Amino acid sequence: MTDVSRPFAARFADIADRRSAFCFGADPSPAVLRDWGLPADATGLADFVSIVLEAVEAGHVGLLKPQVAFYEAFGPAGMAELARLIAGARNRGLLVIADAKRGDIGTSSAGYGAAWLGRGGFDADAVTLTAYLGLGALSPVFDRAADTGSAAFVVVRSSNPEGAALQSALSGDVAVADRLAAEIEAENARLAPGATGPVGAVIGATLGAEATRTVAAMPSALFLVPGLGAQGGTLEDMARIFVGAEARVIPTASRAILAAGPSVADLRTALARNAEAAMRLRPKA
Ligand SMILES: O=c1ccn([C@@H]2O[C@H](COP(=O)(O)O)[C@@H](O)[C@H]2O)c(=O)[nH]1
Repeated sequence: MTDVSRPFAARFADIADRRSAFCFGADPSPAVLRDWGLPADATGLADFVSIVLEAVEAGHVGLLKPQVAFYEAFGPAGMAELARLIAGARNRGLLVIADAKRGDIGTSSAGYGAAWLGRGGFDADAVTLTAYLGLGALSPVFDRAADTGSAAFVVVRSSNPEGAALQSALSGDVAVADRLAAEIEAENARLAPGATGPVGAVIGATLGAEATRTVAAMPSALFLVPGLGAQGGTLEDMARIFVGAEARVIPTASRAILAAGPSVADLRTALARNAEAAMRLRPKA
């Protein structure tokens, strides 16, 4: 079981050095369940979860990121399987990032913090958030993350093509994404002065030079990086975008790994390959 008495950034650095910074995206989409020969219902989802837990048992990867939508789609039974996956992965020493993309006014954000971080809810190590209601409205989740050795990753520049117009639009004289970056820095300075803080950023691996600028504006943040593999992003793209920030990068892929399933041996091979590639990007400890 992972030790939550230390900040998420320290726990991440440990696991990234001991295993890998690579984060396995456990996304049981209807297409994946079909390709794995599993029924598109809660029993198929339960088999998916068991296979994923067996695959990560080998200890190649340090983090797991279930996309909550694919579990929610099966209602209460799906959420029970998500809880089983989170507990099982944490028991095997992985850090779990619940990709839930929550975000609301402050009072409701506090509810999301309690639901996902610390003990008593789904008990993940980190959660993803969107900031359309303003970054300040998410501060109850950031406080909860700081108090529980957890993290919150705010979408700043997403990997999908639809995100760019909104995220690059001007807010005053800066892009919305760059305003978010400045506000994330301010939150980390408040919660963890001089350290890598509990507020991270989601930045896609599919982006161009604008992402490099946004990354450089967040020296206190960890970066969750989707968009590898199925969406076209490569490790070379990552090396370009995250220059100087390599030790704070969490590369993640879902379909590119899950395509190797349902064979546990083949999943482990795919995980080992990606874990090794992520190790090459990470500066030596
Ligand atoms: O900007 C973003 C933010 C989140 N995601 C999520 O990551 C995975 C990507 O799946 P792949 O199969 O590796 O493409 C998925 O859960 C998305 O919801 C993202 O892709 N981009």
